[in-house]
Amino acid sequence: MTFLDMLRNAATQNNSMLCVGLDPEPTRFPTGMRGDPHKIYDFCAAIVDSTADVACAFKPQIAYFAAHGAEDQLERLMQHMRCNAPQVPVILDAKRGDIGSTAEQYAKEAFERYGADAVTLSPFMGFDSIEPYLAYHGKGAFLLCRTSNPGGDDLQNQRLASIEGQPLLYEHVARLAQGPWNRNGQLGLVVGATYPQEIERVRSIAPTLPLLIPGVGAQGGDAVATVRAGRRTNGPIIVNSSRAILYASGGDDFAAAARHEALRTRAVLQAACG
Ligand SMILES: O=C(O)c1cc(=O)[nH]c(=O)n1[C@@H]1O[C@H](COP(=O)(O)O)[C@@H](O)[C@H]1O
Repeated sequence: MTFLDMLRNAATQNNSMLCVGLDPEPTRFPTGMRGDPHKIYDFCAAIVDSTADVACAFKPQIAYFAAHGAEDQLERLMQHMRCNAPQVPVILDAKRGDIGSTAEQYAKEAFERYGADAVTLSPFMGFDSIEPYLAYHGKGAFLLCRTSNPGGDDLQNQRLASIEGQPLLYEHVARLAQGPWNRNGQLGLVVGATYPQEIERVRSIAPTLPLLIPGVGAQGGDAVATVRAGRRTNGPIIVNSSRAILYASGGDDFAAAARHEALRTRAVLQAACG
């Protein structure tokens, strides 16, 4: 099954636009696990089990594993998600971007080593840095377009005077992803919930691409404005929240609290559709 099929099925089955982000930070783990990087798998597996029927996707952020030399725990977590939440696609948040020969290795890492269904990529180095991921037919690739952080302005809002219509850089990325770069229909875009007006602009340029939208929860993005700006009948959105769900409680009830926060966020997103 392709990433898009999985996404559609999970969104329907779990009635959800919510992506649960897996950004495990041991210093924020509950008391019995706190500070112990060997507990990364246990912590994340408990979150997966408590939210598998609430999420339309999971998004592990690779840096939170690699920083602790915990890639083996990420491999185990990927297998755990395959077995315990097989209906929910996994977007590996790796934000890779390198020359083609190196990108081939990164693609192999994401799709063969970890078995991810989709990956996040930086488009900064151009199409040949994206192409190796598209060789994995059916897998998804989300290009950073208008990111949620304040510094996203620095480059993404620059005007490209040499291109007809003088688009902003993020608008040009959206146009490429909706058009010539999307050879096999695998591309999506990352746009931040902290900039709903830009989500709307991206949606007008890329009406059918799936949008991965982080920034609700800990970053304070407006969930309702996000849904209204981004969701279209043939243009799905995947709204990510990580810390607000993972660390909803610092106690032994962390998994139950995460579920509660995931249910609450899912409800807010659903209500915005009305
Ligand atoms: O690609 C991403 O996922 C991403 C893009 C972006 O523009 N902003 C952004 O916050 N992210 C990621 O989304 C997650 C947001 O986490 P919270 O702010 O805790 O919900 C982190 O894993 C970020 O690395």
